[in-house]
Amino acid sequence: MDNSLGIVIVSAGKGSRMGTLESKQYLLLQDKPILIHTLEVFNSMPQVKEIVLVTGQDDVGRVQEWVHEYKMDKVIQVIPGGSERQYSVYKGLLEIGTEWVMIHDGVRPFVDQADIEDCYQMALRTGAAVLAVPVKDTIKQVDGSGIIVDTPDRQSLWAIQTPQTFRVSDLLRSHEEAQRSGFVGTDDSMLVERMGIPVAVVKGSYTNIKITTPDDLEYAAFIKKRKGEG
Ligand SMILES: Nc1ccn([C@@H]2O[C@H](COP(=O)(O)OP(=O)(O)OP(=O)(O)O)[C@@H](O)[C@H]2O)c(=O)n1
Ligand SMILES: C[C@](O)(CO)[C@H](O)COP(=O)(O)O
Repeated sequence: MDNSLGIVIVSAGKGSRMGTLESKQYLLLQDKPILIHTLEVFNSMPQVKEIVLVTGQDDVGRVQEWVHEYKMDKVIQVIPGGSERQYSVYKGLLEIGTEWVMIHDGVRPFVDQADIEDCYQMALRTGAAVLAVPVKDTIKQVDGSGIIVDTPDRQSLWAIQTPQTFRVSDLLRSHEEAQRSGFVGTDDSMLVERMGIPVAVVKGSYTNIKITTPDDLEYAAFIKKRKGEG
């Protein structure tokens, strides 16, 4: 059985919600770019065979330099991404040579190695798995005029994170079908779900935040300090 694992880290976004001149994935957290913190988590895991890094068109050169400087020896390719996250993932996926793949956001640097391992093992058992946390708030569905139309049962609601783990063949098929039908989703699981492939949820950690807005930077510094790395 081939359980080899490759990682695609997508880091080609513009960070419009962060609003900084420098793209958020390259902002320094303590002493290193956020993207390097994320890379270090995966690069040091023995289960990981190779990493493909997808960056902005103009950032390939400097990211390649960081990969050497920080000795991220599992990175096999640094390639430019696409205009949507989904297209960036697909470009990365085409470079992966393993049987299994995890897709991870470059701006989720606090993912735990134990949670990554749980997600991987669940995917090996069931075929596909994503990290997630139960939502803590009551979630309302609101219509275009600002009126609440539904309150889904919170017991069934999870906030979905990355990594998301799939067989490479399943994820490729799912992306290609999405492209054919013009479907663009906000995560990879959506594409796999619409192919009728069951995706299991694995409980992760609330600290696996996606750094998105300026207040996340303050929280990120706090998490780093609490981990004893600040
Ligand atoms: N065309 C894109 C868009 C996003 N991403 C990556 O997907 C992850 C999650 O995206 P998000 O947090 O939404 O990042 P941005 O698209 O950069 O942010 P925004 O939506 O605020 O512009 C990030 O690591 C981002 O770099 C990507 O690789 N290619
Ligand atoms: C994939 C993801 O991180 C899961 O939460 C998220 O959907 C990315 O979405 P965004 O709209 O690009 O922030």
